[in-house]
Amino acid sequence: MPCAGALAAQPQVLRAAVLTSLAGTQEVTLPHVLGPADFAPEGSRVRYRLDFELPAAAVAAAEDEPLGVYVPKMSLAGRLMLNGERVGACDLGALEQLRCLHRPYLFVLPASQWRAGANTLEFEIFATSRQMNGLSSVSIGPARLFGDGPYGWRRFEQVTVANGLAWAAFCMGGIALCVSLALRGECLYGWFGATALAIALSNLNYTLTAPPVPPQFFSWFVFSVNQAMVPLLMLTVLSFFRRDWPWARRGLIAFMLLGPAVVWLSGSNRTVVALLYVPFVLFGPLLAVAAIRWAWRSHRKADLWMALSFFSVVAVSFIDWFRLTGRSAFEGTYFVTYVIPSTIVVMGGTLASQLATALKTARELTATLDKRVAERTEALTLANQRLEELSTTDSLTGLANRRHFDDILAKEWQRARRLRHPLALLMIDVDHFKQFNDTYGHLAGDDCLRQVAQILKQRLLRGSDTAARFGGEEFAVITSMDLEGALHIAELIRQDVENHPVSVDGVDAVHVSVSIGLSALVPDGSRSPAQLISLADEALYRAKRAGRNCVRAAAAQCVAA
Ligand SMILES: Nc1nc2c(ncn2[C@@H]2O[C@H](COP(=O)(O)OP(=O)(O)OP(=O)(O)O)[C@@H](O)[C@H]2O)c(=O)[nH]1
Repeated sequence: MPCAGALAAQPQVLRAAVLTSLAGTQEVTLPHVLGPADFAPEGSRVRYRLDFELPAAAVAAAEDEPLGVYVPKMSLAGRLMLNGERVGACDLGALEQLRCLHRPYLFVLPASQWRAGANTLEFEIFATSRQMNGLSSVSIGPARLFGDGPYGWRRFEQVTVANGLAWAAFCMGGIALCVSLALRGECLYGWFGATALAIALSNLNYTLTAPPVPPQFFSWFVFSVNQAMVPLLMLTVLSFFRRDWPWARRGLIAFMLLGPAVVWLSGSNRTVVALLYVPFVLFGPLLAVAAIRWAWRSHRKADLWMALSFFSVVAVSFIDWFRLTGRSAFEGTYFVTYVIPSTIVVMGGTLASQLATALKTARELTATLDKRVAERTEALTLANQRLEELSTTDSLTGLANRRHFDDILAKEWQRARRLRHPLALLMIDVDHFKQFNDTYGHLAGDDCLRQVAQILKQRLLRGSDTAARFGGEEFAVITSMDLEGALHIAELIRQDVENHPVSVDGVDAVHVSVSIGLSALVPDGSRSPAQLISLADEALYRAKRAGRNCVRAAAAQCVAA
């Protein structure tokens, strides 16, 4: 029998109990797991009685430092009585509606409830075939010792850490499903999101002592979610490695849908649920090895993370299987509980980094494309400008070509008509050009035309004047002047040509002359641009007839010679 001091330093561990069940009354050793004969399959109550002695000094000390009952794990639903008085339960409510969770319990009882000498603890348990039933070892001692020690640690590990990981999986699942929706049903993120949410939901098994739905339905839900999680995880892995095998996809989806039906029909029977995992026990290792092979071949870091994550889930499932059997399975901590959500976090990180890389690459590509488009647009604009120039310019002289001349004349005609301004047209023809060609050759002739064009450009400095090559050795000038102004400018042009001998082969200076015929009028509805041309043409003819190297107006006499 422990003394008060010993109890203060070292809690008393109770391992002997008397079990009263459907199978009768018997002495058992804790931790103890009930057999199928101990309870009705649909559920019935069993009772563990633990007798122990407490020194009077320990009870007296409990006034200052309350004693507690620490239970690492109770069964499906449990209620605790001390010396015939009810002192605790997993939760409030009818025992049949409650669940004791896979987590530790600490019942702190006031000194008045303990007795010096003989005490009796009774655990009443509602056992069903849905879950493993029994009672772990029970410890009595100062509540503070448990809080600082085994209870505190187990609570941190089984509640805080497990919940934290489940929340992380929940968040990642939510984000992944949003990404999948945003990417219009992208399978990989869809499967991963569903897996992560299934893992997070299965954690309700550890957090809900009084489910809002009937226990049978809740058990079915938890088993189904767990059942769905495995094929979902496999679909995620296959999709990540782009192994889109229709037969595998269809098989896994069918299994995912049939599993819950089988669980429901079996009444969430543990054996049936365990059997449903058999195909995965066979195919899980195969897929894990294949994933490692694919990752090895691809040399991609993300592939390796994904393969190792899945491999670790499979490996830890097997380790747990061998590690925890019988009573240890009831009381022990499953590694897989921590490894699966941790794996989801790693997989989520891998997918997120892959997404970030894809985004970065897309941005770089867009920037490159934008740059290329800008360069091409600039080149295209230049090419269009060049084309525009080519289509409006005479290639030999650089003056406006005939087509452009026609357009400008039409526009200027309309403008002058609107403003009631005069419009003048000069037709300029190089004299005896045939002779020039015959004497100096056609190339020199071209050069001569270029030099006459240059003289025209230099003389016509006003932006509104247009000089064009009308055809052959004939030039035309459109200017918004009256007859007097046009005669003046025509005479200046004639003199310019006369006074600037044309160089032939860069040396010879050959005198050439031009004859100019001009017409000027204020456009109105009774006349047309064609009439302006024919009047100027007629004047040019007259200039030629007058001996060339002179200017003639359509309705006036030759003014210069
Ligand atoms: N080199 C060159 N010659 C041209 C070009 N266009 C037309 N010609 C020549 O210009 C000459 C024009 O001759 P004609 O129409 O007889 O007139 P012209 O010899 O100048 O005589 P008048 O106009 O009466 O003074 C022809 O020999 C054409 O071949 C050209 O682009 N380059």
